[in-house]
Amino acid sequence: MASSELTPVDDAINHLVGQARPVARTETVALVDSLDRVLATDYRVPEDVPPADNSAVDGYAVRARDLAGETPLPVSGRVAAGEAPGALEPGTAVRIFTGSEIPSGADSVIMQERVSVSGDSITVNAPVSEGQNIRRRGQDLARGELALAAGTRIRPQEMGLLGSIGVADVTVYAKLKVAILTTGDELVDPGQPLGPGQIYNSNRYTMLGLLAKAGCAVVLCETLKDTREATRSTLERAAAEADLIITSGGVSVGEEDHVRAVLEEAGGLSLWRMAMKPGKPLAFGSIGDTPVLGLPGNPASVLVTFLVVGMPLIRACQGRTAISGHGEQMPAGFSIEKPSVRREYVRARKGIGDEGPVVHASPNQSSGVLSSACWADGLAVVPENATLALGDPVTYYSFAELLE
Ligand SMILES: Nc1nc2c(c(=O)[nH]1)N[C@H]1C(S)=C(S)[C@@H](COP(=O)(O)OP(=O)(O)OC[C@H]3O[C@@H](n4cnc5c(N)ncnc54)[C@H](O)[C@@H]3O)O[C@H]1N2
Ligand code: MOO
Repeated sequence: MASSELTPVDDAINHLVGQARPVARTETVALVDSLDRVLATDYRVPEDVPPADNSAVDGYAVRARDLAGETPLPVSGRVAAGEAPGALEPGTAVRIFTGSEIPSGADSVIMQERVSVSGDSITVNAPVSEGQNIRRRGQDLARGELALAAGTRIRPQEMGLLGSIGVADVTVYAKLKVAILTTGDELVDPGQPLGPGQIYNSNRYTMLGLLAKAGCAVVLCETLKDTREATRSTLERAAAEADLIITSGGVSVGEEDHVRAVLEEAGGLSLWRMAMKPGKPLAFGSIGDTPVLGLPGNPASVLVTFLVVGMPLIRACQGRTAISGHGEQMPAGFSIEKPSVRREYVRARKGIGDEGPVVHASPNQSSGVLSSACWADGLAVVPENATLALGDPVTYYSFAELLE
């Protein structure tokens, strides 16, 4: 696949995901620590949820057919939530609360607002239909069914669902170990003075932030010297420690661009150059068994290629089954007059125009400009070989969705 042709973005993503091997290590974590981890096993439902029919409201449990006339019903008992109920005596009502188990013999619950209380009796002021206000046993999850499948990333609602089936310890994939290597002799760490020809290393921090959000463990974070030997030896060291190596810079055509060259020499370059803007020179390969994703060095290219191409690879390596989002269709609040063979990912922001929601483009789409990504809340996609007029539909992906 590493030809001089530009690989279409979707083909590149499919290639990377196809090469990915899910992390083989698993571990058990307490439910409380399971947020954002990935389930390594299926979870089935051991008992119905809820385990018994229970009341949806505060009120009175009755037998619907006892309410044919307007006769008051005596209140014969009371069930608080958490108590085991007795049986309902026919011709009576039982005081009941939201979440209380339904006494056997009762088939309906009347909200207390629909009832007049007089002494120890109630008169019902509204029609009652059998089954009303009863939440059925197993209505959320039925015993034996699949609650959550292996490969699911645990969001707050999945944490709650695991809790609802009584799971206290969760089997998850180990965090993906990632090495970050930035390249370039011009790079200086923030906090140091800048000398002539130098710039601050920003990509390292963009990548650290992205990997933290993606739930990865960064096991190595270094800046490479611009030599073939330093690049090779550091890549080899990183390959021994990490499940995935992500580099920035050094993948273009200059003689100082060593990352792609080392991958090629090692026989592991399987993709180079995509029909994507920004991000054309992206490289992918491996050192030994460890995949290496070589992002272009321009700061906005790092962010965009990581989100669009890197995240599907990371999800697959994390053992996740949901690999890509769908975005949403929105009217463009910008136009593109000159078609490009590269699919363009425009730094964009949702807004409200005269006709409703619209997606605006940042005025400066240079791949060296990161401030436009801070202005943006997502990316809008201009397809290959296409122009775009104001109001045309574009697919918009929020940064939140791209990082899910
Ligand atoms: N003759 C050609 N030149 C270039 C081409 C091309 O096709 N032919 N492609 C251009 C495109 S598009 C991109 S993108 C860049 C990618 O080049 P590299 O990935 O080799 O990246 P570098 O040259 O190392 O750096 C590019 C740019 O980014 C700055 N940079 C790099 N690392 C960092 C960092 N950690 N923090 C902040 N800034 C960083 C670096 O100083 C450069 O300005 O190639 C074009 N050239
Ligand atoms: O492909 Mo480069 O990332 O356009 O600037």
